[in-house]
Amino acid sequence: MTARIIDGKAFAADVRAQVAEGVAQVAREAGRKPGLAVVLVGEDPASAVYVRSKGKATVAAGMESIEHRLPADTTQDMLERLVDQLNADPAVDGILVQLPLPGHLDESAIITRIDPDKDVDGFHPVNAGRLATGLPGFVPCTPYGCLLLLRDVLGDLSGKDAVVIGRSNIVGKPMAQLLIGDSCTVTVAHSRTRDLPAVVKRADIVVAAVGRAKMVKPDWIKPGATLIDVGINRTDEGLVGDIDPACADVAGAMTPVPGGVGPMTIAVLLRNTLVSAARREGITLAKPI
Ligand SMILES: Nc1nc2c(c(=O)[nH]1)N[C@@H](CN(C=O)c1ccc(C(=O)N[C@@H](CCC(=O)O)C(=O)O)cc1)CN2
Repeated sequence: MTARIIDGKAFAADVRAQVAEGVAQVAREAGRKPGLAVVLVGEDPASAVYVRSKGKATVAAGMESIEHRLPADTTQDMLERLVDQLNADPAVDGILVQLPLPGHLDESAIITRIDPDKDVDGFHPVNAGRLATGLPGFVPCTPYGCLLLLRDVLGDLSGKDAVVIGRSNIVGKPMAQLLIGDSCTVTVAHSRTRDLPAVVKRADIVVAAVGRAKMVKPDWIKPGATLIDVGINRTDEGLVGDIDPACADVAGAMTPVPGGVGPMTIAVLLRNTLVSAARREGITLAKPI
């Protein structure tokens, strides 16, 4: 079997076009554009690229982009004061602090400082709790992007066996919650999991988010399974995912790296910002995304 390669770039472009339609509706009805504030601390090159892409995509969708670039020696107090200011700003519908933060800053305290109703990253513990209990809230962008791709490829996910490899707060745990929400039978595997190949072999759906280049091997894969690769590993061979591309010989469908899950992250961020603006203005979107 040769897997269908899932074109995340094209799917993300479609989501962004739908967001632009929603943004136009909000602008018409509220008389203002939705606003996304992005905060970058320090000079991490990859983070700078992601923040630039977010700014461009925000403007392309018709929204207001507010960027704050702070030096690497920014203190906890300075950053918290900026978050407070953005929380209070009526023109700001979404706040995102680009991660990772420099080591001297307390990431968890900063995330918790963001107003949960402007937390378009979905990282605030209140939004994690809302997701876990099935209440409306913001869902982290990368896992929600994975879910949209899975629904597009497989349709109804109910009853599927899903294995999520990785238990981070940002990807693994919310991914598991989303799959449970779509009635999958979910296993979360991690560094202490015994016989990982055998666990993966049972799965109809595999989501790999561990940050280890090409860790998932073809002989681990159930024939026809759908594979979602969240890994972005910079190696001598270039950018590679957590799933060995040779798995395409066994899988039914899989995401490439690059061009799979990555582009969905920014598309869902725009979607979350639109949803926030619509909620804050009491607008029902004509076409919910
Ligand atoms: N506050 C946040 N910080 C970080 C997040 C996040 O969702 N919120 N996620 C990642 C970085 N990230 C967005 O911020 C991101 C990562 C990757 C991509 C992407 O499109 N990747 C491309 C490859 C691009 C490359 O060459 O590096 C792909 O996979 O095709 C977009 C956004 C960590 N921080």
